[in-house]
Amino acid sequence: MPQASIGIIGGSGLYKMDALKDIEEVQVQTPFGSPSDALILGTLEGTRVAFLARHGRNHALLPSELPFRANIYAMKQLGVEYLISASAVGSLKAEAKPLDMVVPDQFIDRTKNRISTFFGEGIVAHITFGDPICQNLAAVLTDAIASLNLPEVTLHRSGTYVCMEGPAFSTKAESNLYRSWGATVIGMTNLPEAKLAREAEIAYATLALVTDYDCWHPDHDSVTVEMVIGNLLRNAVNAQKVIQETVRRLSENPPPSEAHSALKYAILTQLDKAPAATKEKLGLLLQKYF
Ligand SMILES: CSC[C@H]1O[C@H](OP(=O)(O)O)[C@H](O)[C@@H]1O
Ligand SMILES: Nc1ncnc2[nH]cnc12
Repeated sequence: MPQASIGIIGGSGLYKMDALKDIEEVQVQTPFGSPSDALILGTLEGTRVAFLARHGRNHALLPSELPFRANIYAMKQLGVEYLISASAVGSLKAEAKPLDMVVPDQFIDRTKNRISTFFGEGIVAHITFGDPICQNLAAVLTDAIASLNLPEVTLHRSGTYVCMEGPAFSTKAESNLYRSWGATVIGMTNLPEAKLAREAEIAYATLALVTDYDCWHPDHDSVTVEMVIGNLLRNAVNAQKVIQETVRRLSENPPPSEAHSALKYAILTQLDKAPAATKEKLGLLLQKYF
């Protein structure tokens, strides 16, 4: 299996990374099925990275259909230690305008139908998740964004991302409820990924690209896919610059991450007495604790 220490998951509008060199397309199989698409390994800033189009390169998977476990497990199989997610989001605050970038530090879970753990079937673990984003990785990401001085883009260094089920966008009552909770942005994908990445001991951070004001803003039309894609395509060039600069900084100075030892005190089951089949299935996550 080829290896890459940095993973990138591209969301709506970001289906490839133009700057990747020496590309290798890898069909990864995992104990949790196939990922959303082939993983694209390539060299960026002298480092091997693994890129995955979250909804597939043809955007054929709904948020509720995403094979989150296979996607994260595939990254683990490739040796990924830092995972950057680029995602389209709606803004729940006037000051976060379309084309802005938010690096969230918190999530609120409004999903209904997602499998967000690798555990079960005889092995129980409870990860610590008070700080769901790796703050050291987020700091590298925010510093990279700030260093680029991108025109028209305001950086928001923190914020709360509401993860809803979808696929329909929110009602105005829901949108205003999330605003009353103080949330900053809304999307449909990043929370299950963040949970699974933590269980897989991969540092995870989100580059949230604002595409719309959802439906709460009296002076803006309610969100449409046309609006989202239009703005995200405008953002895609900037997002790729940010990812490239982040990869450069990470390769030069990979930060420590608490995520890298997230399972140390999380596993309650005595592994020597756990079912062999589950131990084998989770082998890659558990091997250092056997
Ligand atoms: C195309 S609008 C809704 C869609 O966009 C976001 O996707 P991603 O997080 O993968 O960039 C949002 O979560 C929805 O899946
Ligand atoms: N307004 C919105 N709600 C949920 N997901 C989104 N992705 C982009 N804009 C969104």
